[in-house]
Amino acid sequence: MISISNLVKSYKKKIILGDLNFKIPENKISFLMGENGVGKTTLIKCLLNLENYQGEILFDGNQFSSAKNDIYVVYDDTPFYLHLSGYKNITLLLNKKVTLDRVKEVASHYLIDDILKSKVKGYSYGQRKKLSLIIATLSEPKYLFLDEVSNGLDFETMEFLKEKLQEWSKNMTILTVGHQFDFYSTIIDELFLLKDSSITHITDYSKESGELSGIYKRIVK
Ligand SMILES: Nc1ncnc2c1ncn2[C@@H]1O[C@H](COP(=O)(O)OP(=O)(O)OP(=O)(O)O)[C@@H](O)[C@H]1O
Repeated sequence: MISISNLVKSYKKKIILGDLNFKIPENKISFLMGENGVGKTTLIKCLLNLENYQGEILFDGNQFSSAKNDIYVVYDDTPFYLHLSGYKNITLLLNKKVTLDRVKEVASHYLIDDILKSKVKGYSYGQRKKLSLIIATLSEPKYLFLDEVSNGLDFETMEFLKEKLQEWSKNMTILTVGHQFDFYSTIIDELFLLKDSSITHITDYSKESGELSGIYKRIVK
């Protein structure tokens, strides 16, 4: 569980996150929705200790410094070593040792060998997203943050990823943020909504198609 207490984050004098108090439950898929610019990525950056903030964020009772090796994030546009191959990036960015057979087994679900042998600078947006997902899979983190993960993925990969996320969430605490409600609606366990620098935990929703967009229209708009 990730416990967020009295979290306040401002840019210059503008409060983006105002005294947030909530818990991201253990071994579940939590989805955070909200309008463009409301502060979803800012919250992820605070969780990753990439921003200064007031308040406290604890990972199963531990500070970020103790938990950091258990965290992996898939950004909308994850930074890579562009002049190196996909395989080399996997080796450099993975925080643990895995066998080449394991790398190839995981990678084969996302990208073909020829692509992985070529320089990342030639990858499409979706191929870079897939590379990040390969590293996420191999990392097996305890806490996984996904920022707009479905953007740019082809249909087959989205379906594969939905299955994987549900499988991983048996022993992984997952926070997703994004706008493609169709992708998230059937797989999420918990729903949070960020609006006017406050967070609401929405407990009474169903996984029916259209429910997330209905809630969004009702509460956000
Ligand atoms: N480094 C920064 N300096 C100043 N303002 C910033 C900075 N980063 C983000 N902001 C502002 O903070 C607000 C929240 O941005 P954030 O990227 O967290 O929104 P978001 O909810 O993730 O949006 P989107 O759905 O468009 O990705 C925006 O108004 C943005 O302009």
